[in-house]
Amino acid sequence: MKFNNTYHQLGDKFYQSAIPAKVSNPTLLLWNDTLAGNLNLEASFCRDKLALAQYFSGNKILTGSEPVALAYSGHQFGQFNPYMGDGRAHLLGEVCDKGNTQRDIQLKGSGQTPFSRRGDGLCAIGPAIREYIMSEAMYALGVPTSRCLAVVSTGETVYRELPKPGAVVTRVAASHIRVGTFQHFAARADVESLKALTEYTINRHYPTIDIKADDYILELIKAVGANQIELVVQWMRVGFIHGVMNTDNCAISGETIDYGPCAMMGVYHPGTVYSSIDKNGRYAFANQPNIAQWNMARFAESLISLIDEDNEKAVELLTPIISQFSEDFNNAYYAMLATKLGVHDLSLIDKAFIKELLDILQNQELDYTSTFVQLTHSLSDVEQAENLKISFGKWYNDWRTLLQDGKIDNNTAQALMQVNNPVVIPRNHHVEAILTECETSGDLSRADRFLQVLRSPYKQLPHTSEFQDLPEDGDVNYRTFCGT
Ligand SMILES: Nc1ncnc2c1ncn2[C@@H]1O[C@H](COP(=O)(O)OP(=O)(O)OP(=O)(O)O)[C@@H](O)[C@H]1O
Ligand SMILES: [Mg+2]
Repeated sequence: MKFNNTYHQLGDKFYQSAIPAKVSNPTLLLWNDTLAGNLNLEASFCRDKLALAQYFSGNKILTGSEPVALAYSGHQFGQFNPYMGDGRAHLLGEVCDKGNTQRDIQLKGSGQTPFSRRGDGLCAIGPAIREYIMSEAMYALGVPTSRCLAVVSTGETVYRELPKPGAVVTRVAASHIRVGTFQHFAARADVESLKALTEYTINRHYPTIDIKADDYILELIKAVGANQIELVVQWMRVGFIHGVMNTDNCAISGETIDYGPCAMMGVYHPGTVYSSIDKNGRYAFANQPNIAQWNMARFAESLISLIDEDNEKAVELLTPIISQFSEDFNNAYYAMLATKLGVHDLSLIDKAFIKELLDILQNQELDYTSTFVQLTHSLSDVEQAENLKISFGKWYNDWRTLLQDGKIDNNTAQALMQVNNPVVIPRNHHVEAILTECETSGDLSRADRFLQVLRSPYKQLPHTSEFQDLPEDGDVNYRTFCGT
């Protein structure tokens, strides 16, 4: 790996040097060969499992890496916490991938750092494998996301409610700059660092923005907002609930990061929430766009000092950008739902008509993913069409008429639906069963099988049916926990 360490150039207010903890018995559990290839890792290195376990547990440091823990702050469930930062993660540095993009390589669960506060700096096997499986699934689903290169068990015990085997997960991300990174410097009134961070972010993620233009900060806010819209629309296309959309878990690049208490919605209900700590449903399925907008407001706020010396004037310039978010989201969201119904152009279908289908799903307590798969099949399967006519009544006939009137033939509609409606998602009960199996027996064969299926989520492979069944209780009792 050839490390670039460009983040280090921002200076020591941005990070603390930190060496990953030594572990007693590192064993490679999962290795992402395709991603390794994309990061230009040598094949001979990738075959040496013992060496990989040493390097990706943090026991040995790769040549050229200067591990650091990054500084950031954040709003956690709406409350600002100025003292956060990587308390259990070490950024090894950046590596250039095949697409010529710099990717952060970061160990998570790799021991205490100066930001650990009272935390142990560790991660249990379950949450580490969850991060790997979920991010790989999301990547294959076509959702912007960080990915995982490796999971290494450490041989150490991690104490949660019960003692658990420990692990380190290696995350690969466009960067780990968060809304909370900007808030960190804004809260300290450190305008110089804020400016350096802004310029670094533009160079790295939004290079088409002209730093010399007067309105470059406003342009950055618009661009980050547009990426958040795309991100949350894609989450909602596949039924993903992030679970902890705190500003410190909101990546400026527009990728999904932090697969802590995330889950997939089964039965459609806008209020679906699985996280045990989200008592008020702040991060419920259909509240995600509101929160994304709220996070963008916090992002914009953190940049006020760079927009205008006159605060009021800066706020005046920012307000319309943030207000515009809801309308832009709404259009992108319904355009996405239209594609799930085989319609490529939102002008051919009413938003109210789409909403009617969601209401049917909610009232009849139907599974989100399988309903869209059934709709897709019904275009070429008469029996399926008859069944849906019975359950959806007039709405189904109106949909078929709408396709005809829009001159969208069944094959074209079906092809569009097939690439927007996954046949398989990482259903919560399967994820949990696999994590338990990995944790108790150390057997990863089923995790591998699951990953094989999840890597082709729009195709019915021979093993896909093993993972398509719905949870017996409709996930009503399902709860996720922060893996801390
Ligand atoms: N076991 C731990 N030891 C020390 N710090 C921790 C631990 N778990 C979480 N933290 C810190 O608490 C804060 C919130 O944690 P959160 O669960 O959002 O992040 P995370 O899952 O650790 O990491 P990331 O956001 O990078 O995926 C972060 O500052 C994180 O570093
Ligand atoms: Mg986090």
